[in-house]
Amino acid sequence: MIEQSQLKEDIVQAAQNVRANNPMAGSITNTVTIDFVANAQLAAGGSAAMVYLPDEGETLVAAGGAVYLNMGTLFPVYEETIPRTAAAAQAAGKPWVLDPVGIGIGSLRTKLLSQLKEYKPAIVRGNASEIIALAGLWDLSGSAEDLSRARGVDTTDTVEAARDAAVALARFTGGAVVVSGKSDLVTDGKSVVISHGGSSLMGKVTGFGCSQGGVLAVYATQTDPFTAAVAAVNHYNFSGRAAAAKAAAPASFKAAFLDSLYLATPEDIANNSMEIQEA
Ligand SMILES: Nc1ncnc2c1ncn2[C@@H]1O[C@H](COP(=O)(O)OP(=O)(O)OP(=O)(O)O)[C@@H](O)[C@H]1O
Ligand SMILES: Cc1ncsc1CCO
Ligand SMILES: [Mg+2]
Repeated sequence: MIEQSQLKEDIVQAAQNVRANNPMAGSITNTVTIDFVANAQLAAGGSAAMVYLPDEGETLVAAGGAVYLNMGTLFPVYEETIPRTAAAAQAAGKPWVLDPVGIGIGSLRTKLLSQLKEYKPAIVRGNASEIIALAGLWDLSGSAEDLSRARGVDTTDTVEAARDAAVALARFTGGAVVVSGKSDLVTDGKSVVISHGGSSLMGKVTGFGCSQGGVLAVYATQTDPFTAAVAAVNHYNFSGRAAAAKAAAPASFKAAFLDSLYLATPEDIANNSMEIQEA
């Protein structure tokens, strides 16, 4: 289990490096929230590029330090783009982040998510229902029936209910897993960090989860997957809380949140309230 003081030091370093290096993390992500993903990546200190086509996914892997794959709104071309991009990242030894949005909705989504098991994402990020469903689909915990629990893209489970699934996924990938919710859970299969903060208004605007995936990829260009995951999650929780002090309704909250992401210091991010537990 990692020491809190060590983890905080690593987070400060990662956040400083993101701001100093302006790292690029390309995305293949859904059309609902694509603008929010790119703007959150920029506000956090990174650089964004969004593509749809197979060869362009491969090009972004070569050009960037990490890549983000989000299954939110699938198009037929993704049948080629998504596995080719994940394979390119694995072959290049570059981290990639998976958000299995809407897992269980359709057959292409299930087929792609099944295929992606072999390319081992450095970070998996989802809400509790998505993490439980993915661990079931990959035969790591629960059962394949967990897939049919999907209702859409919003969670129907608590973060705590997804703890075993998250730990099992992290032990399988050797990377990190983030379960988002009221408090967020981050694990590398050895430690579990519970990060507090944020605001209930984050559930009233679509794309807070999707954009967190893009920011996770930005951090993953600069440090190991677990440090990257805790840093990005703390950055979100700090900024969500700061934004809620300035805005009380969804649209103004979203704008205040992007400002807070931009203004948060490495120390603000590292000092966000968190607990470390044994996995
Ligand atoms: N009630 C809440 N209190 C505090 N933070 C919250 C709350 N609900 C969501 N969040 C925060 O919002 C962010 C997104 O989490 P959420 O679980 O809503 O993702 P999601 O369902 O995948 O979102 P989307 O699919 O709309 O992108 C995380 O940073 C999480 O901590
Ligand atoms: C609402 C929605 N539908 C497909 S993707 C998406 C964004 C949040 O996951
Ligand atoms: Mg989501």
